[in-house]
Amino acid sequence: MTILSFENVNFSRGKNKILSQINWTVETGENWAILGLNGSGKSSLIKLIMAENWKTSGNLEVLGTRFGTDEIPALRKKIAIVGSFIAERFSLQMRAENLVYTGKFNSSMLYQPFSDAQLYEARQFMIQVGAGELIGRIYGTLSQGEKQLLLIARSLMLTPELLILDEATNGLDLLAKEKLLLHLHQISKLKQAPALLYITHHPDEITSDFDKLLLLRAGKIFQAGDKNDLLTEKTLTEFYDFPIQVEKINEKYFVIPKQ
Ligand SMILES: Nc1ncnc2c1ncn2[C@@H]1O[C@H](COP(=O)(O)OP(=O)(O)OP(=O)(O)O)[C@@H](O)[C@H]1O
Repeated sequence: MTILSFENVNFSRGKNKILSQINWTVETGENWAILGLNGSGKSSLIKLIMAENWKTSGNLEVLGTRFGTDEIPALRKKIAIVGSFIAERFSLQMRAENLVYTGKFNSSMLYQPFSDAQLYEARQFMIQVGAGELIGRIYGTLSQGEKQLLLIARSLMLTPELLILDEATNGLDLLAKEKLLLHLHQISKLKQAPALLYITHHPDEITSDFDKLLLLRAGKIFQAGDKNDLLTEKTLTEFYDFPIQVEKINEKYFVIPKQ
């Protein structure tokens, strides 16, 4: 099945052309990482997928839903996202496990009454991602890294078909970051594993679970394809328009700007 299909997609705001001529396909079984400098259009791309933004022209299909024809709320229920874009939507007064439980409905609030027993699953996921100590805590009092952990637990509540991680390791310490990457590895091995989209500024986080890479520059696809073909000094030097050194250590790529 095709997870994402972008055909000549453009997205503008006023006179500002934010994404131009995006042609990109994600098939089942592929996990993609996305690299791009600040302002290159990564979040805008994600918002198109989530139907938060509306393409200006072109054809976009997400999980079989063609935009403009099919039901958007049903589509959103199949997509989980971890990132600041969603983190800002929750009430700061919300209890940690209640926030995780909202993942079941993929909304930022709980509209229906629920019992304490129903929060059991939410608490289990918190424990699973190493956030057990946060049970009972109030969202607004948590550190940035703790908030990210809650969002990761939340994304597991609903079995998504597409899991988007938008700079998900922001604010996580060294060990918490490794733990998150390990979780992703476990998720990628599930029988009903969602397709993963991993947006990052740090190539060393693009683990062996990600075989594909999209390089986005100034709203355009610079290159898209097999990660191992693109994470080279030649391609990255052209991409960043700056001399780049690439070191591969234990299957991790370290990208270092040359002085
Ligand atoms: N609603 C909007 N109106 C006008 N310009 C916008 C709007 N949303 C985004 N932009 C512009 O589009 C460009 C791409 O923004 P976007 O947030 O998608 O980049 P990004 O790659 O996610 O950046 P970062 O790495 O800094 O998060 C930026 O120049 C931004 O200022």
